[in-house]
This record gives sequence, structure tokens and C-alpha cells, in this order.
Amino acid sequence: MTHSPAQHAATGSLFDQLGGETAVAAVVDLFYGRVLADEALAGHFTGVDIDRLKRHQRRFIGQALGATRPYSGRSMRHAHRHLGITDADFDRVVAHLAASLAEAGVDEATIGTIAGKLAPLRADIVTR
Ligand code: HEM
Repeated sequence: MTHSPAQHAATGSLFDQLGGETAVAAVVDLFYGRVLADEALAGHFTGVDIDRLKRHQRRFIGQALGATRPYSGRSMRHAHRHLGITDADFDRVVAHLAASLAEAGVDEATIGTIAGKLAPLRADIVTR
């Protein structure tokens, strides 16, 4: 993260507070580093184009944080329905995202806010 959240806390969306596209891209890189290193999850990503996935994830997370540039990928249900994702998988992925945000210097309260935005997606992403 190039800016500490505190420098931006007074203005803008959560996206701007975190440092915009550059900061989100850094978090997404850390996030997939963790996910792909996790033996319990890596199998889901065999054969997946990770660069493309990172691009979509940057846009998706950006939008969830209030960026004006819209996410134009598939719905979460459509993107994940063939993957056989369990509740445990979902929990691991959210934990890796939280750890990546912490590693990038995002404070606990903001991480909680972001996790709260992702929690409702469980019903669309978990398929078994
Ligand atoms: C908060 C939770 C999650 C979010 C916000 C999220 C977000 C996304 C996004 C934006 C895409 C791209 C969709 C597209 O290509 O149009 C995607 C694809 C994908 N996600 Fe997730 N995801 C989440 C949880 C998970 C979990 C728990 C797993 C498996 C352990 C997973 C595995 C995948 C895979 C393998 C793809 C690529 C599918 C393909 O290209 O066929 N995701 N996800």
C-alpha cells in the first residue's frame, strides 16, 4: 500500500481511502499468492487463467469498496457454480483476503467492514 489509510480517512469511498487501484492490485496479488499456496484450495484453480482472474477480482473488490469503475464480469453465482465450493473453502478464502489486507497495512476495523460486504456472497458461491 502506498498510502496509509489514515491519510485518506477523511474523504472519499473506502476504495479511495485504501489507496485506489494501485493498492487494490497489491492486495489482490498478495491474496492469490496466499490462496494458491494453500493446499486445501489450490486444486480449485488448476487450469484457471490467474491473470484474468486477478483482473476480474480487482474490479470486483474495487466495486465492493465503492470505486466508480464498474465490475462487468459474471455474477458470483454463475462464476462459481461449477466449482463445488464448500463453506470451509469460502472461510479460508475470506481469511486469506483479510490476511492480505492486514499485510498491506489496512486497519482491523476496515478489514471488518470489507469482510462484512463479502459475507452475503456465501450463499451464491458455496455449492455444497
Ligand atoms: C468472497 C469470496 C469470493 C469472491 C468475492 C470471488 C470473486 C470472484 C470473481 C470476481 C471471479 C471472476 C468471475 C469471472 O470470471 O467473470 C471469480 C472466479 C473464480 N473464483 Fe472466486 N470469489 C470468491 C470465493 C471463491 C472461493 C471460496 C473459491 C474456491 C475455493 C473461488 C474460486 C474461483 C475460481 C476457480 C474462479 C475462476 C472460475 C473460472 O474461470 O471458471 N472463489 N471469483
